[in-house]
Amino acid sequence: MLAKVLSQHSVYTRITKINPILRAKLPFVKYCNNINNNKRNYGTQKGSEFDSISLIRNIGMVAHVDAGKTTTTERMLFYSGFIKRVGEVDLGNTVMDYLPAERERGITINSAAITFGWRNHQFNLIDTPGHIDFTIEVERSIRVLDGCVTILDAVSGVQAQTINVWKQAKKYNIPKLIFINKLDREGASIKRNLVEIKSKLNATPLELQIPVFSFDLKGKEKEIAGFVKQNCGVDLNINSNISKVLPLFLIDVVSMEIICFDIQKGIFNNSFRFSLNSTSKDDPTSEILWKMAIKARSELVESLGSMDDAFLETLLSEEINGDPELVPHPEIKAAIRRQTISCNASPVLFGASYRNFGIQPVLDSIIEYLPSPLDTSLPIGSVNPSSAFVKKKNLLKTQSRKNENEPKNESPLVPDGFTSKIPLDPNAPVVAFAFKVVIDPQRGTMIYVKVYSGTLNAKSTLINSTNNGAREKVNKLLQMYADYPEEVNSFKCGDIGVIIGCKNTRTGDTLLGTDHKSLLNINIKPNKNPQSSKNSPDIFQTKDFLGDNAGAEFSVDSKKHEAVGMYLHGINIPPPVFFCSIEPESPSDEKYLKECLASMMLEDPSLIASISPESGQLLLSGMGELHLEIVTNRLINELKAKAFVGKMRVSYRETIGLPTTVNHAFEKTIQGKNYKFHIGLTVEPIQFSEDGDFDKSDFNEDEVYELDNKNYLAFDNSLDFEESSAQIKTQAKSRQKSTTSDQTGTNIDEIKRIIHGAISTSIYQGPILGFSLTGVKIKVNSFAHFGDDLSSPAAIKMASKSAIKEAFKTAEPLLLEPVMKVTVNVQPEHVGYVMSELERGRRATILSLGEGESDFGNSNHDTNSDTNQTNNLVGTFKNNTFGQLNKDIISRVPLSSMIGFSSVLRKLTAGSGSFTMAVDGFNAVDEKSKGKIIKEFRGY
Ligand SMILES: Nc1nc2c(ncn2[C@@H]2O[C@H](COP(=O)(O)OP(=O)(O)OP(=O)(O)O)[C@@H](O)[C@H]2O)c(=O)[nH]1
Repeated sequence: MLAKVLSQHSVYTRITKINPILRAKLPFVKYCNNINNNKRNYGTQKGSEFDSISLIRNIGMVAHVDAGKTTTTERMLFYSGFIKRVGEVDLGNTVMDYLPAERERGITINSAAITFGWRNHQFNLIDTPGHIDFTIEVERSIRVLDGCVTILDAVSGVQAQTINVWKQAKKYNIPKLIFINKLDREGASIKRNLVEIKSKLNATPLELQIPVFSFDLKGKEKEIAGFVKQNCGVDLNINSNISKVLPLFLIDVVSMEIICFDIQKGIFNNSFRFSLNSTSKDDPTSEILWKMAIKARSELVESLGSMDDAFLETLLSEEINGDPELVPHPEIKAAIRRQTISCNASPVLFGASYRNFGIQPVLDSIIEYLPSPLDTSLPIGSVNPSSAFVKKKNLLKTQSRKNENEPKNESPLVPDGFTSKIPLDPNAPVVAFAFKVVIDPQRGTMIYVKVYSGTLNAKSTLINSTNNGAREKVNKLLQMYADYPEEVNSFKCGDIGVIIGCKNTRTGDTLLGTDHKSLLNINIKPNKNPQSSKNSPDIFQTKDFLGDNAGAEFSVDSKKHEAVGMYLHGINIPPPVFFCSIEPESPSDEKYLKECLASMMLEDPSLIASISPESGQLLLSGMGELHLEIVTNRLINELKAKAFVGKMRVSYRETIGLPTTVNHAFEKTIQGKNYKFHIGLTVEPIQFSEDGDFDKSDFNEDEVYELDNKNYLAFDNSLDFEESSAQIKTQAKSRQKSTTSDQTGTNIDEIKRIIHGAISTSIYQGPILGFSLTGVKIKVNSFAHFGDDLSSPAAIKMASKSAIKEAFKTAEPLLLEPVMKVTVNVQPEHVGYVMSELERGRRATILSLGEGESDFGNSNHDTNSDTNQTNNLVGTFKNNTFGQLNKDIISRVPLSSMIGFSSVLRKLTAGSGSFTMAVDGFNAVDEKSKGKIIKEFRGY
């Protein structure tokens, strides 16, 4: 049923195989072949494999909502020759925003990947959403990118979500270009943007261009227009309305060229360059431009000299002697590239995508300054301490130590896993990372991967090292052009593409070639960050929700990571903050609803469906109101699931206030057999510092596992399970026959595994209202067996759950509410109303009132301040916008108070205000509010 509905719906009506007739009809396919031909021409000769990798650019478009990411991408596709006509976000016909919900709302929801060519380079570009509710899309894209283009709206400057995505990129050391877009809008301010790049992003901007406005030309506009026309044939049309707000052209201060854009004609390649240097001597009108360019070049050169030693040496050489005019531009470019790739600085470019202005230099700069996969550091793989390989190594080491009569109480030999360096080599074993899953009705499950090492071939077999070593058959490989796939034979290291055929892979999994063992012999070394290598699987809820009918795709095994070798770290998924109940219209609709939800969860790991332990209701949790609104709309309108959607509610958390130890006695008769255990447990709250860290020294003695939501599970080192050995060993052996799990598993490991599994699910059901727990350390102190039988994992699981329940009950459970950092952007005259609404009506604590720049008398850039006084345009700016710059009100507000804020803000600001919010932590709810919340949820 699900497949049928999916296939009927236009979103999912993907073209199964692009046939030649269809190809001709698609707006872009004419150019697809060229790219692939380009790609395949490189690397066919021996020794040139690395040359072809150096021609790849894996880049992302990231920014605050509406900065112009999709509009810019659309132009990039057009100028690269990939599409024949430019689509517009506002008309709902762009290549990248292909989902109906995206086209309807004019926003990006899904991060779409596309491959196209520019100057013989292969661009794998991902256009990411700017809305914070879809932050997981940014997170998983950034994870596989080598560089990104951060887009700023020239009027709004550095906005809240831009700061968030910048931080995300910084976390993974991703070099960043900055494109200041929308220079055609009144109120655009280059100065303000540059100030904010430094102050809000803490970055060093390198201005590579000067946008030259009509008012910069000291009344010589006509002469300069003639001069441009004579040199490159472009008519600047200085009398048109648009040239009053849009820059006339750009000066490239690196190459000292003028770059013009024929925005009137909108022709295939509308950019024209000519050298300022060659014309400046003959033409007196170009003197102004020359001066502007040299001033900016001096600043650029000075800035580079201060951070790049090699460049400083060139600059101070005898021939150049510090003169910015004399520095050859390849030297400047090389220094910019070095500093960009090492994330010390970010080149800044200017334009107005909507006006087709400034796009080609962005494409050129991606090639010039952003890294190829060869220039980026590869992720470090973690090696599982329980993998057979490491165990063997461990054993050898133990034997050798025993021979040397070393003390018995030695520290564990491989306590924390190992790390292994991944080679960027097309001939090495395959290491690929699954960063996205899409369920396609015709192709099945599409796994988007980045290949870090080796060459991934169609029809090969892979091992999913994150998911218990499951073997995956690669049926097909697809290169994606947004919604359109094209089949290819292989992906080389550095490539991004889609695998068809995987059955047990989800977002965040690592796929290895079958020859992966040799990876463990290279550069293997102890992991410096022990806790992080023990990430517990994050999918228990899926299993819980689907029950035992989950099927292979949802099988949960706490032995995850224990089977084979090396894995890359998964993707961080922020905790959900909103949820709503969803009920099938009738019992017969339940199965289909659950199927739909299961597919949607596979595609979107930030969506969680669970069953309320209190009410038995089906709950849907997500990243925000918009996220859940889009999910439920899709569920009902596109997938035709018949369901009632309940009220949007805040997703609380639970924790404990008091360290508590219990010795829990469990006794139960199951199918005639008596099971009797005593489980000793300590639960204690973990104190986190402001940056989310905590003192890990406590954990040193124990075997520790990181669970979800900042909870930890520890097994006491002296834990003794001898009593259980024989029966559990049998149990463990029989399991090994049917799985590919660790062959050297012991009875102790087996019991720990069962307890681990039980506790991992228990943390999702807090004692107050059944919300997930956070900040709790659970330590298993003892485990004793008295009954007839110890062979039932189900009984051990029940006993563990019952023990944890008892411990939580007495440990002063607390209810935590999410507190958001809210940035409201409003016009100055609305500040008072909005602050009062926040403080009085919504329990907000105001943190700051961001002062917009009030004095922009220096126009859009400060190189030519005296021109402004005589210019009409500046006057227009002053009247309309300079006194009107928006203010940012930054506050902390409990999320429950933010429900419905958007409509109130709309009323208070006549539709001009906007806001963003992100989780800033959780605060304990006082007793009075706790009572209210409990009543609201339980209804009594
Ligand atoms: N005036 C002007 N408007 C622009 C320019 N670039 C984009 N826009 C408009 O800005 C709006 C948002 O553009 P998008 O390209 O969807 O922005 P986005 O960053 O992709 O948005 P999300 O993906 O939803 O975060 C659209 O109405 C565009 O037409 C520009 O250079 N000038």
